[in-house]
Amino acid sequence: MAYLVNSFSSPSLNLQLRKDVPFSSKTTFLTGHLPHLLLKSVNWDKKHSQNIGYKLLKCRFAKVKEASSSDPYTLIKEPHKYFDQVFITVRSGDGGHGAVLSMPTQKVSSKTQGRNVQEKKKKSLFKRGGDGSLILPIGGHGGDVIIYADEGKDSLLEFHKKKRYNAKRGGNVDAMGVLTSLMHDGFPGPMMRIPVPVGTVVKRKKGTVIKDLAKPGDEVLVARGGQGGISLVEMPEHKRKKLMALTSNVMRDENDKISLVEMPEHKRKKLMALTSNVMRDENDKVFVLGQPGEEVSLELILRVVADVGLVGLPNAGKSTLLASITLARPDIANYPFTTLMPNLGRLDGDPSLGAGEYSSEATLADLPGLIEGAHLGKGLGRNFLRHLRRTRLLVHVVDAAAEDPVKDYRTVKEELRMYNPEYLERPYVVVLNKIDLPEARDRLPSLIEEISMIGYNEVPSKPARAFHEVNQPLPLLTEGASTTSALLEPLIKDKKDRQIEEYPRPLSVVGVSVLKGINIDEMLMGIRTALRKCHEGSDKLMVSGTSYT
Ligand SMILES: Nc1nc2c(ncn2[C@@H]2O[C@H](COP(=O)(O)OP(=O)(O)OP(=O)(O)O)[C@@H](O)[C@H]2O)c(=O)[nH]1
Repeated sequence: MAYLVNSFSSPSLNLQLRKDVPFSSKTTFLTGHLPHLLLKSVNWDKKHSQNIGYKLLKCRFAKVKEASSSDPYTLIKEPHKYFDQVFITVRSGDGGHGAVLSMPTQKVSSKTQGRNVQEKKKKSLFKRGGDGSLILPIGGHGGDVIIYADEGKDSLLEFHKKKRYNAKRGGNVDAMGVLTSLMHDGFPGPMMRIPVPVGTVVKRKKGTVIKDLAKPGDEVLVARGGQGGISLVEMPEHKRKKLMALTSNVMRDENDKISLVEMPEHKRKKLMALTSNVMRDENDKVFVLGQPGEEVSLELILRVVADVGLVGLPNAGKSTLLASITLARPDIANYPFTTLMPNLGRLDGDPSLGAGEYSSEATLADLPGLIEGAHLGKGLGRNFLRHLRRTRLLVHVVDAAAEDPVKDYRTVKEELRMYNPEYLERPYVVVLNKIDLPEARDRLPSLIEEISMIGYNEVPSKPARAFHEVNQPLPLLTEGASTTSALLEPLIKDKKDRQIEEYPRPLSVVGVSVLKGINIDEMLMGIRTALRKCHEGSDKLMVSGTSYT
């Protein structure tokens, strides 16, 4: 596949593309490599393509608007990033219609007369309720719309293609004309069930949360189907008047002074029941029509449900790490933002812990790389930062072969702090990756030492650095600040005002090469130890195994 980019600096780009390359693959390439550019418009230059065997693609790119105000906290809107958030519209089904029926005794056209004789015979077979009233058929209930959490789904991408979901309407009372006992209700519209990934939050558009579908099988009714219409009995004017007059004169109880006509109980009941279904005027027909279904605009937001969140700059090796310790097979490539969706992997329990011991099974989420300004929406950041919300443990993956790994580590911490300072209070371990490369291997001891020192030492627990690289006790935050009050000072300060140093240190720091399989066991031990620690303190931190904040 050949891409010749003539100009990258001008706002209009010319891309020469081989004819046999489908266009969609290019858009992927563009979003993957140039996340800060948006494809504005595309024109195929047919004239050129005839001669050179290439298609000349003229693309106009527009730089994503930087925050228009000088306020650095203004969010930058980059629409192509909303893979994990989507707006959809659902509509429940309308109710089916009832019918206007006539009693069999009524005179009907000669065509139906023969049939009517039989109906007359069946008169006594009319469906009746306990009080003797006629049971008339009703229209079918419109289909409800339900959204449910399905373990088989892992993204909201399909909702970007299909944004409208209509449930079927209820069936009409499939009958006209004369009332018979054979008539039945309209069929109910089938319920529409929409599967979404576990961890999807269903909200009203720009409104309140309807339900957080955090567990498999969780479901919520988002639009109720319309009621089916009722059926009415139609009668000729003179008969109706007679009936109404009769019923108004029927004796109702002992004290009814104005009663004129005396009737046996069963006859009176029958008569009263009948009149309630008798059509009185044109407006009665309104009840015959089924009720319309509801139309609702919804926002679906996917929040990954994982025990462990892998964070780090693009290219640090998060996806490779996930693939090395779980069965997940995320895309791995040597360019930033290979990961556009959070990938999930399952870490098996450690058999050495024994059956009765804490199980170290956990779900790991590889989150797309953070960059500086991610909390404002730069890169792929802001949307993905919220995926950390449900994790219990963070694993910082740092490329130890990068130019300045400590700066990279600080950048990620700073982004987390700016987005939600509580993320820095969450237990975490640091994985210094790529130690198979000489530049990483040589500086590993000093890197471990330096990173271990960033942050304050949790009180009263000892620093939990489980790995062989870290043999010495962690120094205190400030030299000489050995009193408890000095240690507690960061906890007293407002979270927003605290610096990275004023949040807890890592539980462990380990050097690994996830690609070459160096020190993987030590890393796993550190993650499991940290998970166990989270588990021990989970009574106050975790609710039902998923929620942290
Ligand atoms: N030498 C070496 N290369 C590694 C190691 N781990 C990962 N890589 C390479 O680093 C590159 C990036 O790896 P990824 O796993 O895609 O990095 P990522 O952090 O998931 O990147 P994003 O998806 O952009 O967030 C790939 O070319 C990997 O092969 C390692 O231990 N040693």
